Amino acid sequence: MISARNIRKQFGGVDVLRGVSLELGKGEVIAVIGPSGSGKSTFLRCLNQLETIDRGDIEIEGEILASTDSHGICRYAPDKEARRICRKMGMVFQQFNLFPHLTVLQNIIEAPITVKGMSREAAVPLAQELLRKVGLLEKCDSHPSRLSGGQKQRVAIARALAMEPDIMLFDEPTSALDPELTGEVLRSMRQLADEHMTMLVVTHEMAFARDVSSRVIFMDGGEIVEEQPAASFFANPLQPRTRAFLNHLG
Ligand SMILES: Nc1ncnc2c1ncn2[C@@H]1O[C@H](COP(=O)(O)OP(=O)(O)OP(=O)(O)O)[C@@H](O)[C@H]1O
Repeated sequence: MISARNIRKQFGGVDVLRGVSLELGKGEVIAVIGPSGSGKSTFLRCLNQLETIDRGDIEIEGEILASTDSHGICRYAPDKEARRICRKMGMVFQQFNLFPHLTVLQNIIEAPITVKGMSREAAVPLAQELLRKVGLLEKCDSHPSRLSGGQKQRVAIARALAMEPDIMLFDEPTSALDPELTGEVLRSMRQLADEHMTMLVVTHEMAFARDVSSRVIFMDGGEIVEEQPAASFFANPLQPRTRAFLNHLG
């Protein structure tokens, strides 16, 4: 579960997040859509402290990552504690971020062994199981350079899952892919959703938002403009800005 309240963030004096609040329940899949520059990625990155917030409160699985007092001072949990809390979330990036010098298997077992202290004997079968799940077990000894973009992203998903997160954050996972490769990544994500993984997905894939997510959030200008169950969001957007955005997409 994620509870984010009134998140504010500036870059160079410019308001990028203007009081964003979101509740993500267990097993829920929320899609975050919106125009370029609306703050979607920044919001996601604030949730796992890849960016720090200026104000607001963030709770992950009931634990306080950041909170703001009545004087407007925002404080984070101590470093070690914050890292432990953030490990409850796995993240998949637009650009895959695989280690190029490691094989697929090594990419996946690296964090469980070095960060979680898992034994190699436990990490390898877990990695193999996750690779089977994303349909890439036969690639375990390949280096990322030998994979297509879609395969790299499926490895990145397996790598995030290897840390056994409670929540998965996806930051435009198919934006760097050729259209013919997005389907295989979306299928892996849909499979995760079917298994009731809690997911927050920043995406430009409207079909995914409509068909897989339980709720859709539309962000514009650093704020949440509209939030509805997926079915009603696309059938009946209430806000003119949402309608304009969807019309623009065609
Ligand atoms: N590290 C940074 N330093 C300065 N400005 C930043 C930084 N990261 C993001 N921004 C700015 O914050 C604003 C929001 O960016 P963000 O990437 O969150 O938008 P977005 O909605 O995810 O856009 P896109 O769909 O294009 O990825 C943009 O104006 C961007 O230039």
